[in-house]
Amino acid sequence: MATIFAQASGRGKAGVAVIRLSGPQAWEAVSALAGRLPAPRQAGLRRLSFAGDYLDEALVLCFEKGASFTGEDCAELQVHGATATVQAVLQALAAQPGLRLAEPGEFTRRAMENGRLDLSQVEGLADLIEAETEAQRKQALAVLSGGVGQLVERWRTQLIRAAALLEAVIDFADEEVPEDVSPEVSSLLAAVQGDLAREVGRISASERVREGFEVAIVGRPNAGKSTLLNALAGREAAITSEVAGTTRDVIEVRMDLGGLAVTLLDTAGLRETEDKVEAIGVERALQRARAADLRLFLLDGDDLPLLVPQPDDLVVQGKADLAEGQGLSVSGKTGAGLDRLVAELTKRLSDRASGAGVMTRERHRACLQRAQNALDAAQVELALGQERLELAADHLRNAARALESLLGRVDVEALLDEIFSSFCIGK
Ligand SMILES: Nc1nc2c(c(=O)[nH]1)N(C=O)[C@@H](CNc1ccc(C(=O)N[C@@H](CCC(=O)O)C(=O)O)cc1)CN2
Ligand SMILES: Nc1nc2c(ncn2[C@@H]2O[C@H](COP(=O)(O)OP(=O)(O)OP(=O)(O)O)[C@@H](O)[C@H]2O)c(=O)[nH]1
Repeated sequence: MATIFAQASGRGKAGVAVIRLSGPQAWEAVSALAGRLPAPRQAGLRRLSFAGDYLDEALVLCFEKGASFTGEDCAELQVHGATATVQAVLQALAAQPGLRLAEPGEFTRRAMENGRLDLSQVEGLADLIEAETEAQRKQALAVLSGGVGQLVERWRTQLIRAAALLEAVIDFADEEVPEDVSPEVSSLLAAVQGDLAREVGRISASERVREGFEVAIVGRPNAGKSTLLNALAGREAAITSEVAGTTRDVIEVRMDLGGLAVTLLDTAGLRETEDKVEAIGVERALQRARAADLRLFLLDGDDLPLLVPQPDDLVVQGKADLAEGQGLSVSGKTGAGLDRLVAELTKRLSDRASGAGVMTRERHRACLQRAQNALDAAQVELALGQERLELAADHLRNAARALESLLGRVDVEALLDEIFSSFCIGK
């Protein structure tokens, strides 16, 4: 097993940078630069030098095999965060025999191979590193902490109990008339089925938290959509003008609304138009607005644009500085009503986000649905009577396997390549 190394901290100038090593020669390689090593898990200040060249004064930290992030012998060099310092130390490490630069996600891959993290935790770690808002951070941490594994363990225990009841009857079927275990097995399965349905129901909210909610501002030309977007974003992201039909392409702004990641969309004003380019803009606006999680209708007068609000959409009177509006009204120009609008928007999105759980992506949905299908099939066999119990037991095994694949215990190689390649180097 090669010993790998990489900068674990972010690229670019910084106060301190962390370079980590993992593998059988991690300690030896650090010792070649730093001399005597501090006791494991204790930081020691050392002069690093290589080939007679003084590289830096650094903190050195060693972790023993079996008690490290990767499970291998690990070491860290906490050096001054100059790009030149990091380069010099990386080059000195690359010159050591048996050492090579880590690939993206390779430390985490080793952690998983050594049983330190399961696949869902690896996904949680990837999400945590990407997290930009409080809700993303909390959700990712719950997954990294093993939330998926806890659920799977509970379900697995129940399925094993159900399988054991079936096996007992299957094995003794010829000797005596066995008692009918079907009702008990069926109710065990029903409990798991209830849990699975609940978790599947949470995925879309978790996905929204993870990827961000899309909120589209829609309205007639000149309603003040771009001005409102800029006011919400706190910067001039979109061009505004008194010319109706100014915005053509969809403009996206990432925001943090009360801890939720939100992509705000400014769209072309909706109207019938002869202008070819504007018409394309209107078509795009309609498409993106329909696909968004929520539409913010900005009215200039009474008439709705070419789109019907959904029950959860926000309908707001614009240019509040010019006219008295009923209900919510806002002025992007003066900022009047902006706080109330943000509060209302945040409330609606938070309501949806509150349904989130630890199942956070399409892969989880697919595994859960396979388990659901298998359990549905098992229930059908149970209902068909004693001679079908063996088939029911088969379906139970399939359900258990589907659940275990949430943790990456089965056929994951292709998946792993995809997941780890999305990591940054040093993780
Ligand atoms: N400097 C530094 N900070 C860091 C990390 C790191 O690798 N280095 N982490 C890395 O991403 C995170 C902390 N995560 C870690 C997870 C496990 C172990 C570890 O050594 N686990 C051993 C021992 C556990 C114990 O002593 O309680 C184990 O699980 O056996 C270390 C860090 C965040 N901060
Ligand atoms: N009085 C007042 N004028 C506003 C307000 N918001 C925007 N305007 C003006 O209305 C005109 C159109 O504003 P925009 O923000 O470009 O409107 P839009 O809805 O993005 O327009 P399109 O891109 O054509 O769809 C500009 O002259 C703005 O200065 C407001 O709250 N109050």
